Amino acid sequence: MMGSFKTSYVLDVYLQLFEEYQSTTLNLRVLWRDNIISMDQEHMKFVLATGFPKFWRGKSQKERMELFLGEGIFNRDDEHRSIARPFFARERISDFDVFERYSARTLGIVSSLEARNTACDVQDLYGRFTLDTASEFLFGKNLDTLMDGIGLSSPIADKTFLEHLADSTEDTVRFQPLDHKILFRLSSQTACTLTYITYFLAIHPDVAQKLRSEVLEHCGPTSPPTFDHFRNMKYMRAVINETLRLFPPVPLNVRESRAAPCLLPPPDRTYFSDQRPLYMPAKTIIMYLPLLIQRNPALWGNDADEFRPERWIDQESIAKYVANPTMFTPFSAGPRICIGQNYAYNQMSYFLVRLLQQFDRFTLATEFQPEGSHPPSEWKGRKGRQSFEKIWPSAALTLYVKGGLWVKFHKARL
Ligand code: HEM
Repeated sequence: MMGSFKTSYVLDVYLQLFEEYQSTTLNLRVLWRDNIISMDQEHMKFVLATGFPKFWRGKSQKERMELFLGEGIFNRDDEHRSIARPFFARERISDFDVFERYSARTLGIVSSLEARNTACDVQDLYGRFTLDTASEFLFGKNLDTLMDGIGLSSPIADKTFLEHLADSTEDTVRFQPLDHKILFRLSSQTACTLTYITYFLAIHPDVAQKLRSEVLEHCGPTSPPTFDHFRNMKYMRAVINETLRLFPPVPLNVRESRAAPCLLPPPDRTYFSDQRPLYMPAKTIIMYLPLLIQRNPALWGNDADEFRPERWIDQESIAKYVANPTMFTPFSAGPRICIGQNYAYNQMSYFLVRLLQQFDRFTLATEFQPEGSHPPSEWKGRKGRQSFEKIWPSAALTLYVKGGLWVKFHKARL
């Protein structure tokens, strides 16, 4: 399994197992320990929402993540949200000055690369954009990662973004008592989504055109967008949601049952197999997989693997989602649902408006992709998105593109 993970399409190893056993929840029993994996929407809903008190992040997960996430909000089970919540009040997240400043810097870098006809690794660039914005928003201090220009136009960066982050965060810890690790989540997931949106705009120029028309219709060619603009920009929201559906930045997650065993409800109807509830042992890890749930044809239809923003506009498909909201959980669900959701939508929409006011075409520059990061040729003959994916999506804590996403931007001629 470990070997196949290295060469397979993201989470495909698990999908193969679910298909082989025709079951959406399985016990892998790795090394003599119960180890449950699930792509079952009903089971995930139970773990996160309806059966919430029966689960927690758990000891083993906490130990594993302690070095990286520390004692912060992402790694705690107690009620810690109240400290962070005021930071995401509506007035704060609708103050777009910060977004404007860093969008302008980011697009300045893009423009200078475009003038030289050079490609840009947008995964790296957006990581800096979201990190600088977030550090100013939360701590009032900019980490200035956009200014040093590391690794932007060269595939051989002298220092990676994460190394830089590691250098900078020690300082951040000192100057504010608020959970500084929030920065990682806040920036990396928004950056991940913007990266995949740019990927889709590049491979679906018709979507880029349609989105740009909406931007120009509502905001004109130069004016900064407002909160009211976003409310009316239905296609913008559809493009963001469709990207979050196919590439949720948190593609898998883990919970642990508490001291008592419990029953998982009957499985969803993906395989129409056994409809009995399942026994969930005590103190056992369950890994759930939003990426597979959000691409499950039994929930989303036969075009589940296709990027089709219209599914967020068609009344019929919306009705399906409204009746069953946990089929789409990029921000999780239940009491520990993401508190930065609206901030993220605002930041992404803001940036995309500013981007599309200036640029109208995006092309993948796969020749810049480092060796070993092109999608393997054997994916071509397989089922699902891997047969046509142009990049190599990979999952660590969050989803990313192996080797970065190399793109050339093309200025719109007004
Ligand atoms: C597209 C962007 C984002 C996505 C997809 C996302 C997704 C998620 C997910 C899946 C969780 C649940 C994690 C778990 O329970 O283990 C979460 C939690 C959280 N998110 Fe986000 N997030 C995004 C952006 C943000 C931003 C911008 C912020 C802050 C401004 C933020 C702050 C938080 C916090 C504080 C939690 C922890 C809530 C708790 O455990 O009670 N997120 N997010």
